[in-house]
Amino acid sequence: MLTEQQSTRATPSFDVVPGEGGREAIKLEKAEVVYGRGKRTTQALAPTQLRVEKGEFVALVGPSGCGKSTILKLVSNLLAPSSGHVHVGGREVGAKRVGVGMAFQNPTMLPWLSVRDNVMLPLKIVPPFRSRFRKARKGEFRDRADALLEKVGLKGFGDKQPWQLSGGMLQRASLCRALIHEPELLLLDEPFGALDQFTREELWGILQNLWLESKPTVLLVTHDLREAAFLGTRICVMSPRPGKIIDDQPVPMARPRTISMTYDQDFVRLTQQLRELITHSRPDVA
Ligand SMILES: Nc1ncnc2c1ncn2[C@@H]1O[C@H](COP(=O)(O)OP(=O)(O)OP(=O)(O)O)[C@@H](O)[C@H]1O
Repeated sequence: MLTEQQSTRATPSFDVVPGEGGREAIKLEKAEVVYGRGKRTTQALAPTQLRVEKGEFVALVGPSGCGKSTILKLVSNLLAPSSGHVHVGGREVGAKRVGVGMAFQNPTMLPWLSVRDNVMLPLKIVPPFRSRFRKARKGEFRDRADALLEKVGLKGFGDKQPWQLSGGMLQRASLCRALIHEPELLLLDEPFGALDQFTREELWGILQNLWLESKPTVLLVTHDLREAAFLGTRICVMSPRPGKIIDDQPVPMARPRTISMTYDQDFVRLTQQLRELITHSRPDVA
């Protein structure tokens, strides 16, 4: 749902043109991850290089088990690299306060809270919102939550309980929860993986709009190559485990992108090329 590397966002900078000398948001420097100890070890990530500028939307794709989620764990400081370095916001991860929002395939909500209170949860936890929350600023935060819920098509659903919402509606609420504290960094791990195609495509559009509004830095893990190309400013392709980034390319399509654009020749060519890269990097496929 949310992690906070020490506390609040530093002064955000959303005015950076991706890839044009903006300030660094994420850097992996020969970051390697080996799970387990002794003889029972799994090298999940080979020494990996990655640099993401502030305001970029990077989609991470690759075969199952190649270490995509492991990269998100490194960046969110849930996991330390076995060797190498991970920098977030220009400093070693954890050394600087960076606001982070997260959403996963399973949008877990606290069942005893209303949808609105679930969305507002980060504001209760994350400084500086936490102290303002206590100082009777709840009304202001309620308005903020309701405005976000409206943007994702959930106007009027704030008072419902999570069990009264469909899977797609819960994922919309989960996006609101990830963004309510205006994080600098948004980490998304297959957020639409469990949804039907129509709902998924609708949510791509919603996420694109939310990103265009404030341009947080986004790292999206997905198996869906159309999703990667629709949303990403850049796509990084990983090799099979132990994974590392074997291809890194910008997505040149204009914004706002539409679903019909995903059937254009250039777009189809891009997704086919990604598919081939992933397929041919698999040792078990000829
Ligand atoms: N806590 C852990 N202990 C041991 N091995 C782990 C642990 N977490 C992940 N792994 C292994 O590390 C490898 C990479 O896992 P990771 O979840 O990062 O892959 P992924 O690319 O996100 O996979 P998928 O696309 O299937 O979700 C996998 O082989 C996985 O089994």
